Amino acid sequence: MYKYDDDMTGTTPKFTLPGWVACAPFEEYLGMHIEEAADGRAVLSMPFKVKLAQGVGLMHGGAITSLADTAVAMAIKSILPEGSDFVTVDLHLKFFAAVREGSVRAVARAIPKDERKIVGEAEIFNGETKVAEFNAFFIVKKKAP
Ligand SMILES: CC(C)(COP(=O)(O)OP(=O)(O)OC[C@H]1O[C@@H](n2cnc3c(N)ncnc32)[C@H](O)[C@@H]1OP(=O)(O)O)[C@@H](O)C(=O)NCCC(=O)NCCSC(=O)Cc1ccccc1
Repeated sequence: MYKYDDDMTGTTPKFTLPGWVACAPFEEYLGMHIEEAADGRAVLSMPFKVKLAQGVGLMHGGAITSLADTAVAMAIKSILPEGSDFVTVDLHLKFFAAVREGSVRAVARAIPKDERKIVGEAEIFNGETKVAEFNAFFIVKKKAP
């Protein structure tokens, strides 16, 4: 469990990930769970709790987007060397159905384009219902000289 309210001012993280393929503080706070991450594919789940609700009681679109982005990030981690530094630079998500209950599940895959560019795709399900489709572009940061 992270100390969520500790101040993050500065350039050095005030926390340590428990492993290379592990949830970061924000991801853990949202309640994400990594079910699998291997060979460029990852499956993550996130139960609907009150903290994920928007104003009329649906699961917040930002929470769903975060799950999809994180699922792709875990798929990428499964194919990059431990300690690689990469970031999302572009993302797009289509919502097909509202989430009112249950748990959402993102099924993601990473498609490397070259040594610094990776395309990510994810489908998000609530039970058997596909609620969203996500695609994104990731860049592996240059190593400091
Ligand atoms: C480092 C870099 C991505 C690139 O800078 P530099 O190294 O100086 O390199 P340069 O600018 O030369 O670009 C290289 C190549 O990339 C291309 N390209 C660049 N941008 C775009 C674009 N938008 N769209 C398309 N392409 C783009 C650019 O055209 C160039 O292509 P070229 O080689 O000419 O064919 C910088 O823009 C940055 O930090 N952005 C903020 C990212 C950030 O904070 N994200 C949020 C936090 S991450 C998160 O939350 C998720 C997560 C969770 C867990 C784990 C992981 C992830």
